[in-house]
Amino acid sequence: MPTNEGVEVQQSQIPGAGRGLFARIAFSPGDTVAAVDRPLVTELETERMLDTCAWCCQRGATTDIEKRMAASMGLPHGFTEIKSCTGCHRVGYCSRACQTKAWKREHKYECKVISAKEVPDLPAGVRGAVKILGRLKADPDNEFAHVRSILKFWPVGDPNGLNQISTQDKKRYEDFQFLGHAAWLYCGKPEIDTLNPKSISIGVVTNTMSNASALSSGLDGVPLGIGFDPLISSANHSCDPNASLVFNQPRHEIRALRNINAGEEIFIPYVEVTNPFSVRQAELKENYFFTCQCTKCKKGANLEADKFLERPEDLGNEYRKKADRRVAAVEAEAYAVLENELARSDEMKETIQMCIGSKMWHWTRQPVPQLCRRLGTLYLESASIYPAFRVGVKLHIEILPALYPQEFCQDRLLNAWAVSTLINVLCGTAHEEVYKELAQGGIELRIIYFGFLFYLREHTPRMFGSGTPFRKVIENTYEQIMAGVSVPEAEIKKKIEAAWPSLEALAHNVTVSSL
Ligand SMILES: C[S@@+](CC[C@H](N)C(=O)[O-])C[C@H]1O[C@@H](n2cnc3c(N)ncnc32)[C@H](O)[C@@H]1O
Repeated sequence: MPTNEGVEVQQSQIPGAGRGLFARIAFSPGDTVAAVDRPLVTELETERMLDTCAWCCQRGATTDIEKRMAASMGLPHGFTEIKSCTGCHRVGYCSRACQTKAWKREHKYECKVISAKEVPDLPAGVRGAVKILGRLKADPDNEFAHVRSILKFWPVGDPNGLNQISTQDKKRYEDFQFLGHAAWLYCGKPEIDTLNPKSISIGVVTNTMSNASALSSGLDGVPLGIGFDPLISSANHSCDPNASLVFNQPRHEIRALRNINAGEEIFIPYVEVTNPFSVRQAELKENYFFTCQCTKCKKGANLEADKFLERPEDLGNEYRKKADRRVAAVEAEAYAVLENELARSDEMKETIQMCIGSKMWHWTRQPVPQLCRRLGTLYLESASIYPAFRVGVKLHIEILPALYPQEFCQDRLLNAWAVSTLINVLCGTAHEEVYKELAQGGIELRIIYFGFLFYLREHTPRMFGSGTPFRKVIENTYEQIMAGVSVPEAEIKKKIEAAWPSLEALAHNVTVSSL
């Protein structure tokens, strides 16, 4: 059980931002600042309810093909079996131990409610509220403290918060009211001494749904659900964060990204912070209903993330207005494609070509990096392994180091892991041609694979810690691979050093036309 003595909740240093999380002691990069074994509210997305453990959030493969594919890549869901609850058949667990813990703490309050055929799949916030109300009814004296800690959060905790939501987004405001009401009805309109369960239900739904963090698996980035915990969620957002939120299925950890002094406020990113000013502000407003007042946003649209290769502001007045409009149009179109879940790889590619081809974007200006990441995933989904590998290498060598200075940043590790699994596939007999062609250019993929594996082994502990699902997969892979290798590690490292410049050359040669 983590003690969390190194942090405390105090008034934030950002005016109007309410409370924030503060360091009581100094932290170094990679240190765990605060952690909870499992957030107070952890809810799976509806699509994940039958293939993911409702307690520890480990995902299992549902089809044999997916199982075999995941197992061949060493991914845990290739080995995880999810068995559904025999009471409701709506949620599942990976083990008896998880099922027992879930039942004791919360599932006993929702099992009957969700088992009824006429009850549709309820949204995550509603399921969370059903369990909270069940717990509250069973043990009001102890559980009210939990409820109070949820209701303290903005927007419900702030006297003007709800007005602000209803003015900004009436539809979302009404949805929260409706869903909170629904949770209360599904629970059978519980009555609890001196408390008002209906308004508690609305408050819980509103606050969890507007403050929760999105949970995804570190190993394959699959969205799993939402998490909300009063301690972890006390950390405010900054577009220049000094810490990062890590989800170690199901543990939540805040880890330092740089040195943090005692007394300093801890800030984590709620959204992608490498986006330009206007995109960050719009995302925070839309999803979290606030105007970001962090130190980076206070400087306005004047930082690296907002700059173009050829700056419209350098043009003469006569051209500037036109250029500004065109840049805005290209940017809007690029983000629209990025956000379109149905976009295909050719659209993704064309959009990157449009940005870079305009000569105003560089590879490290958003949304190009995010488009590259999506393009890599789309290539992988269509089994275009070599193109996915090339994009992954471009990201690893050129793009991500420019965006995230620390080697141990989640995005860099996740991409390195994805590339290493692609190399593994490329080393198989089905890709002999590619293997040979690359070897002729000095890129011996088996050696490069070790480069990625050693990189991951060296840097994961500072972001994911040891003994975590991500770390375990890397350690297991390392042990299996090294068991079959007779060459000393130091010698492999020398070979990696010799092969790396060719990989860097490949990254630089990935141009828009060769994507
Ligand atoms: C998850 S809560 C954090 C805890 C919150 N400060 C509280 O007192 O309950 C998120 C809310 O904190 C405030 N907040 C967080 N980061 C902020 C920032 N960078 N600028 C302004 N307000 C911020 C917003 O009101 C936001 O809705």
